Amino acid sequence: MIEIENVTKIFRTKAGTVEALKDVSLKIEKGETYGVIGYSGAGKSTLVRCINFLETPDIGAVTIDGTRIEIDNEKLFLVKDGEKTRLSEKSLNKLRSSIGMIFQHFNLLDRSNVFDNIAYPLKYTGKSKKEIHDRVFELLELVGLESKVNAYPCELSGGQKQRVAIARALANNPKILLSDEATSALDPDATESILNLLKDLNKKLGVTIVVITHEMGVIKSICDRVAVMEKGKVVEEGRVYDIFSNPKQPITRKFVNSTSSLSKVDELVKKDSPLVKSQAGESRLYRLVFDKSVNNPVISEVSRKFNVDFNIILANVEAIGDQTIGAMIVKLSGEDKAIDAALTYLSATKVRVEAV
Ligand SMILES: Nc1ncnc2c1ncn2[C@@H]1O[C@H](COP(=O)(O)OP(=O)(O)OP(=O)(O)O)[C@@H](O)[C@H]1O
Repeated sequence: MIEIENVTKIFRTKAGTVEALKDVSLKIEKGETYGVIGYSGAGKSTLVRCINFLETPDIGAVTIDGTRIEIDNEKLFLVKDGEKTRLSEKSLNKLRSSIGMIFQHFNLLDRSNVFDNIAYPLKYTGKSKKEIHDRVFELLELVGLESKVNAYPCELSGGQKQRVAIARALANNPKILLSDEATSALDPDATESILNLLKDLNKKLGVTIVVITHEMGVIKSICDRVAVMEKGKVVEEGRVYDIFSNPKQPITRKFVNSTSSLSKVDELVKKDSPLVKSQAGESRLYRLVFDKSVNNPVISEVSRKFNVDFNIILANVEAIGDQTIGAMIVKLSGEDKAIDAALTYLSATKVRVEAV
């Protein structure tokens, strides 16, 4: 559905140049919800804005639903049947209208009411007044906001404003919806309801959604796959479950830990808490991770088999879709040899064992 190939984007300012995207490539399948996560300045917004050409890459190629655009020196070329021609403004506008976008601060027209905000992108499509009216009400129903049709943005909550923005973004039936930190300005309840709405729309309309966020909770809640960005590059990419169960890059581990109570262990170690100190006969701290490949009750099994006890310091279970990942920080007590044998056995039963 969306393919980004070797895209580089350099911003040139008086203060110098910033390489916001460095040879980025990724592929987003039709109908999936794809997350892009990274800290501030990683290049997330620039990447997503290159999908609808709000930013023009310096070089690379972007394919949207079969339409391939190659970019050379910030000039856009349409590639069709092996032929390369300059992309016309008309074709660019058509391409853009197949992509909706929502933003952190909603970008609504403050002086227009809800109806007019949603009707705005329908104005220049040649639709009659009646068709526009019907479409706006269809969209209001879709986002659950019929009762606010005459309200002005200042009379709406943040969550309601984002619903209006979503309705407006979907007005022309786009195949792709880009969401740039759409829940970052919302409280936890509104965040949950907007994420649920996006999940519903993805299912109901089959719209492909690209979500930019710096919160792993958002990724966990609605995304099928995720790309982790750092300093203009995609450093890790994959299915959300796999990224959670086995993050490879340090930055990905940091993001994964941010949604887990297990990250508290670093604080406890720093504070030299008695909770994390080992007494005589106790092992050091270990992190045990149980993913979907572990089905049996291994802890009690290992405890019995090797005559060791588990002291659980912290534990966490993540639910991702209909699968779970459990993790705990433990100290084992028993004879040294028995502890070693227990840890080896755990690793052999596909529990990930990491010394903290
Ligand atoms: N129009 C611009 N002119 C100059 N530099 C820019 C411009 N837009 C972005 N940048 C720079 O490009 C880099 C990537 O910015 P980008 O906004 O894509 O990051 P981000 O990951 O979305 O961060 P944030 O979450 O803070 O928006 C940053 O160093 C930023 O300062």
